[in-house]
Amino acid sequence: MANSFLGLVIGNSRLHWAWFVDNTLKKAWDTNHLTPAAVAQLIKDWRSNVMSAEIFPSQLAAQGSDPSKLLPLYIASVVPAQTALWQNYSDTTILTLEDLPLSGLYPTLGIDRALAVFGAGHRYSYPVLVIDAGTALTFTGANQNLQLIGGAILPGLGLQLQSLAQKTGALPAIELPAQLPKRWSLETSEAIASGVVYTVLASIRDFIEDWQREFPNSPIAMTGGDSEQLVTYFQSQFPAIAAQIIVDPYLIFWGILSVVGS
Ligand SMILES: Nc1ncnc2c1ncn2[C@@H]1O[C@H](COP(=O)(O)OP(=O)(O)O)[C@@H](O)[C@H]1O
Ligand SMILES: CC(C)(COP(=O)(O)O)[C@@H](O)C(=O)NCCC(=O)O
Ligand SMILES: [K+]
Repeated sequence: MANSFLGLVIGNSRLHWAWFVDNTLKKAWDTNHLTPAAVAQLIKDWRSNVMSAEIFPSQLAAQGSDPSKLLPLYIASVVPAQTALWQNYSDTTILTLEDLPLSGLYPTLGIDRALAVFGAGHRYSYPVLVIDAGTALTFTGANQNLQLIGGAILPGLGLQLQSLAQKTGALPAIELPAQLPKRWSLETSEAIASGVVYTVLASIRDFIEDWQREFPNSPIAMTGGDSEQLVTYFQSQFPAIAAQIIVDPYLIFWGILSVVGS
């Protein structure tokens, strides 16, 4: 059993880090993706027992790692080009679908989805539905036999907004509004917000209702960078659904802990 280790989840927008000590999650934080040069420097520093304060929280940077051994690093990545940068770090383990005790997985399933559904089932209960509102918005469900039932993938909220701005001549890039926008808008920015937000809320509700027809008592867990914002919208639009959603930013880390910890 590794008594202290790092988890690194490489998503399509950013890196999600966690520091585990004695089978608990001590700290979690996010950074941007790193350049090849930055990763090489990080590994070099790490070997001389220096943990860059730019990447690591002060607690960990100040402590450094045990000089006698490097902190093991467990990586779960859905971005192969970023994974490749870490291959020079000797104490790296890349987590794969084979590390998970789930059945019914298909070979190209994202490891982030598999770990999140495993983490959620382990922490809450099976059957379980996970909604990950990240770069992509994904639904991933597993039954009481730890069998993958399946799921769905669509562009995440940020990606929907970006693609409209990038692929049209007249639509501006907008941020998600803090509160539910007006549905019938007389203004472009708000019309975009309305279209994206109300459509995503209706879709999520539909997926949840469909899941609950088969698995009525299943917990519904939501994670990912847009999860809190989405639940805020749900509270205004569909409060009964909002009340059933568990927001947990750490689902993937619970998955890593169940796989790696003892
Ligand atoms: N500081 C941030 N940097 C980037 N995205 C953020 C940030 N805070 C919230 N987000 C939202 O999180 C979404 C990305 O979710 P995240 O779970 O970080 O992605 P991934 O795991 O795919 O890298 C974006 O669509 C964006 O709207
Ligand atoms: C669907 C995803 C792009 C989600 O990535 P994320 O938004 O978390 O960065 C990722 O899980 C992935 O590349 N999956 C492979 C295809 C699949 O899960 O079927
Ligand atoms: K994600």
